[in-house]
Amino acid sequence: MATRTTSAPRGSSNSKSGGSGSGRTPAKTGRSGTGTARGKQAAVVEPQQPWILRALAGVWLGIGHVVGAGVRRIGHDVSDLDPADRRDGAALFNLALGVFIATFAWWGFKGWFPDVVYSIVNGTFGWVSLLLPLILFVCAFRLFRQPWDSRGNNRVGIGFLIMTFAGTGLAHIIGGQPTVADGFEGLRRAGGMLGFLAASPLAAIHPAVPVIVYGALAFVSLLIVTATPFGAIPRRIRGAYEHLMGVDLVDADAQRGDSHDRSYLYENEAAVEPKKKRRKRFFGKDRDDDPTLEGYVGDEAFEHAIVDDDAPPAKGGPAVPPGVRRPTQAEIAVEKIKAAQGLGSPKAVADNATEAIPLVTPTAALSPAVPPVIVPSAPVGPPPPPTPIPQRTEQLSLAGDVTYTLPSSDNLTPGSIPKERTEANDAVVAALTDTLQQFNVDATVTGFSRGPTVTRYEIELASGTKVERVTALSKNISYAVASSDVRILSPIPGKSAIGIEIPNTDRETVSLGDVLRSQNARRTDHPMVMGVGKDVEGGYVVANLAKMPHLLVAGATGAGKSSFVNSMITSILMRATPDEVRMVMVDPKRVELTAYEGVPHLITPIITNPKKAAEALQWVVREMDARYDDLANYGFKHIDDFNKAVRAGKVVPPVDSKRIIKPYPYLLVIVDELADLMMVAPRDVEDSIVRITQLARAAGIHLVLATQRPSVDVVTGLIKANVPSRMAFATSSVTDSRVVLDQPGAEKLIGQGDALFLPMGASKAMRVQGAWVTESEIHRVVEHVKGQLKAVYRDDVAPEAQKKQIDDDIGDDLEVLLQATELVVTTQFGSTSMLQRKLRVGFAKAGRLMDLLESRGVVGPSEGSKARDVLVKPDDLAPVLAAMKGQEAPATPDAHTAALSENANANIAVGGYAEDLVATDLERRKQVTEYHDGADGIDDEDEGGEDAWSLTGR
Ligand SMILES: Nc1ncnc2c1ncn2[C@@H]1O[C@H](COP(=O)(O)OP(=O)(O)OP(=O)(O)O)[C@@H](O)[C@H]1O
Repeated sequence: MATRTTSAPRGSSNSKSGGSGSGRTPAKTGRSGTGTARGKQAAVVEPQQPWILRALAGVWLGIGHVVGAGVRRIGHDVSDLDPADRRDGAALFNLALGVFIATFAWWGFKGWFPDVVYSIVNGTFGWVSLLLPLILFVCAFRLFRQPWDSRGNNRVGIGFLIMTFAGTGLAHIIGGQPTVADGFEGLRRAGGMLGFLAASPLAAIHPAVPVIVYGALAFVSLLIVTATPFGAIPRRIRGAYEHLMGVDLVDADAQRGDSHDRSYLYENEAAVEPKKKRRKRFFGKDRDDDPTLEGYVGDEAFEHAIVDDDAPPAKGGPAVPPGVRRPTQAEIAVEKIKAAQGLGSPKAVADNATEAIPLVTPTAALSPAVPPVIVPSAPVGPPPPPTPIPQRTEQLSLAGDVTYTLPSSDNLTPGSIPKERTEANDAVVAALTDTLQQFNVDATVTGFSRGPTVTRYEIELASGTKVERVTALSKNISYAVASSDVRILSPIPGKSAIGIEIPNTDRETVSLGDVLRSQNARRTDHPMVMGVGKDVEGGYVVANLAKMPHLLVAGATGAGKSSFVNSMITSILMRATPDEVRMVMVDPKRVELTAYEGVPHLITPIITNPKKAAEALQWVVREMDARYDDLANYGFKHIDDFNKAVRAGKVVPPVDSKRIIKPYPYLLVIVDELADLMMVAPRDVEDSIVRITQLARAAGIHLVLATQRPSVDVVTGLIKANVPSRMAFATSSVTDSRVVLDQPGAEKLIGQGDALFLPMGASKAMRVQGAWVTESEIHRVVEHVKGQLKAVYRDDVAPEAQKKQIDDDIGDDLEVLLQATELVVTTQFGSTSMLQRKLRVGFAKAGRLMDLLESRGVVGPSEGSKARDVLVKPDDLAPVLAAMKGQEAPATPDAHTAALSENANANIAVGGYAEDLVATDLERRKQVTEYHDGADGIDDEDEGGEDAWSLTGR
C-alpha cells in the first residue's frame, strides 16, 4: 500500500527517538528482554559478579561507548540513539577482533601470540582469513549504528557466514585442491581446513561441482548481505552503472514514468534525491538510516515475508513533463475526498473516504494543511424507531385461560440520537497523529468508530514498524488526550490495526428501549433474551441468558452492576410471561430490587437475608434434581425437548399418578451481592452454586451472580470455573479484573455502565455500554405485569425469607433457646441448673440462655440461689416461640387456604403447588415439582444454533 511505501523513514525515526526511551521498544528485546528497562539493565553487570569483573566490564563498556559515539557520527549522524538500545560492548568486541586479526593477516605482525592465533585462523579459513577483519568491521559498524535492527544484523551475520563457508570452498579449488597429506602450508594457501572439508567431497564427483555449488552460494550470500532480492538485481546493476558512469538513469526513467520502481520514486519525491544517497543505497550502506530507502520495492524482502503490493501508476500512464512532479497516491486520495465533500453528500464522502483512506500517506494525514480524512468505520445510524415490539399472541394464554399481555414498548422511552462524529473526536484524532509524529512512529490514524461511551481509533502501522512502538506510547497518548482511561487493543480482533479506545468527553446514554427495539432483539422472541447495551462500534448487543448459561457480573461500587441487573430483569418482564420465566431474586443490600416485589414472575418474595438466600440456593439444587429426574424418566436431554413433548401431549404420567405434567418455565436466579452470601455460609453457597452451574443448563435453570468484591474468596476458583459468561464493569484493580475476566482491562473502564462482556465461548471481551433503564420505566413495567397477575409464592424456597430476622443476640442459639423456653414454661421452673442438666449444656451457656429468657420476659430477674419466676403460662407458649423465631404469628392452615383460593381466583393451576405443600423432599423427587403454573410458552424454534449473544444492525 502507498501508506507503507511512502511512510516516514524508519531509519530516521529510530535515530530521532533516541533519548525518549518510551518512543520504541528496542529491537533487541526479542532476544534480551522486554523493552527499554530491560535493555538498561543489560548494560549493568550482574551484582553477584566479583568486583574485578564488574570493573573490567565497566571499562570495556566505557571504551565501547566512546568508540561507538565516534562511529555513530560518521556520515549520517545517528548519535541520538536511545542509550537503552546500544550494544557497544558487542560491537567493540567485533572491532577489536577484526583489528587483532588484521595485525597479522594484513600487517604481518609477529610474536608467539599472533603466530598461534594466525595458525588457528589461517589454518581454518585459508586465505579467506584475509577477509575476516573486513567482515568483522562491517559487523561492528552495524552494531554501533543500528543495534536495534536485530533482524537486519542477523541477516548480515548469516550472509557473512555463508559467504565465508562458500569462499573457503572456492579458495580450496582455486588453491589447487591441496590435501592434508601435502601439509598444512598448502591448506593455508588455499581454503584452509574448512575449505578442504567443504570442497573435497564435491570435487570427488567432478572438479566443476564445488565451483558451481559454492559459486552459487557465494552469490546468494552476497544478496543476503546486501538485502537484494533476485528481482532487484537489474536495478542494482543499473545503479552501479549509474554510479560508475555518472549517468542518472533512474531520473530519466522517472521522468518517463512508466515503470513500477519509478512510480515509487515519484511518490517519494526521489526523482530529486541527491545522488549521494542513491549511491549509499546501492552499496547497501546505511540502508536503514536512509529515508529514501523506506519501502523501496524489494529492499525488505529478506526481512518481511509480505512484499508490498502498492498500486503503482498504470504502465504507459500519462507522461509527466520534466520538472513537474506526478501527484502522489495520497494526494489523489485527498483530492477525491475534498471533491466528495464539495458535493455535500455524506454518502459520497464516506464512499470516497473509504476508498481513499488506505491510500492516504502518513504525511498527508499528518499534514496540518490537509484535514484528517477520517470517517467512523461503521457509520452509526439513528436508534430504532419507537415502534411497539410485536406481541407474541401464541404465548400469551396462560394456564387457566388467563390472558396476559406483555408490557407495551411505550413503557420504555427512546434514547437520544447517537452522534457519528463530534468535535471531540476530531480533537483526539489530531492529538493522536501529533503524538505519533512527535515520537516518529510510522503509523497513521485511519479511522474511528464512535460508541456511546468510548471511541475506538484505528491505527495502521507502516511496514516494518513494530506494534510495540505504539503500545509503548500509551502514557504519552493518555497525556495527549488528557485521559487516564486509554485502552490499547493490539490488534483489533479481526483487523490488522491497533485500536485505541478513548472515552468520549460527550458520552451518550443507551436506552434499554432502543436495545429491545433493535433488529436483533426483534428477530427472536426467546423469553430469556435481554438487552445488554451497545458496543464500541455503536451496534446493539442483546444476549440470550439461556445460552450463557450462567453469568458473573462484577465491578466496583457505582460501576453499574445494579443498573445492568435492572435492565436484565426489565428485559425479561418486557418479553416473557410468568409461565415462561420464573425468577428468584436475592438482594442482600435490600434496596436494589425492591421495585420488583410482587411481580408474578417471582416464585418467592425477594430474599434479603443471606442465610435464607443460601437455603434458597439449596432449594434450587433440589428443583434441578427434580427436573433431572423427569428428564431421565421420560428420556429427554434438555428441558426444551421435554417441554415440547409435553405440549405435544407425548409425556404421559404413570397410570396411578394424579400428577398433571406441564412444561417447566425457565428459572432465573439472580444474586445481587454474592459476597454477602459467601460471608454467611461460604461452603454451602459454593457447593450449591457449583452444583447448579454444572448441571442446571439442561434443566433450564440459570444463575446470574453479581458482586462488587470480585476477590478470590468470593469468586472462588470453583465458582469461576462453572460460570462461563462474564460481565465486568469498572474494577478497582487489575487483580479484580483478572479474577473476573482472566485478563486485565476492566480496571481501565470508566464506570457508569462501561463494561467488558465476555460471553461463553468468546475469546476476547467485547466492550459495551450497558443499557440504562430509569426508575419510572421500571415502575411502569412492574405496574403493568402486577396489574394482570398476582405473585404466587412457594413457601419452601426460603421458608423464613419473608419473615423477620432473628434477633442478633440469639445468634446461633435459637434451637437451644426454643428448647429452654419450652422446658421452663412447661415445667414452670426457672432454674439454670435444670437447663444445664436437661439440655446438656455448660454453666455459662445455661446462664446465657436464662438471660435471654429474662430479656424476652419468659422468666423474672435472678433472685440469688432461688429459681426464677416463670412469667409465661403454658398456654401462651406458641406465640412466644414464634416471636423468638422472628415470626409475626404462627402460620395457620387458614393462611394457606386463603392463598390457595386467591390463586384459584386468578385462574392459576395450583394443583402441583398444593401437593408440594405436603410433599416431603423425598417424595418431591419422585413426584416432580410443579410449582409453576403450567405454561405453554417456550418458543423452541428460536433457540437452534443461536449464539448466547449477538450484535445487531442498527
Ligand atoms: N448503563 C448505564 N448508563 C448510564 N449511567 C449508568 C449506567 N449504569 C450505571 N450508571 C450510573 O452509575 C450509577 C451507579 O450505578 P449502579 O448503582 O448500577 O452501580 P453498582 O455497581 O450497582 O453500585 P453498587 O455496588 O454500589 O450498588 C447510577 O446511578 C447511574 O448514574
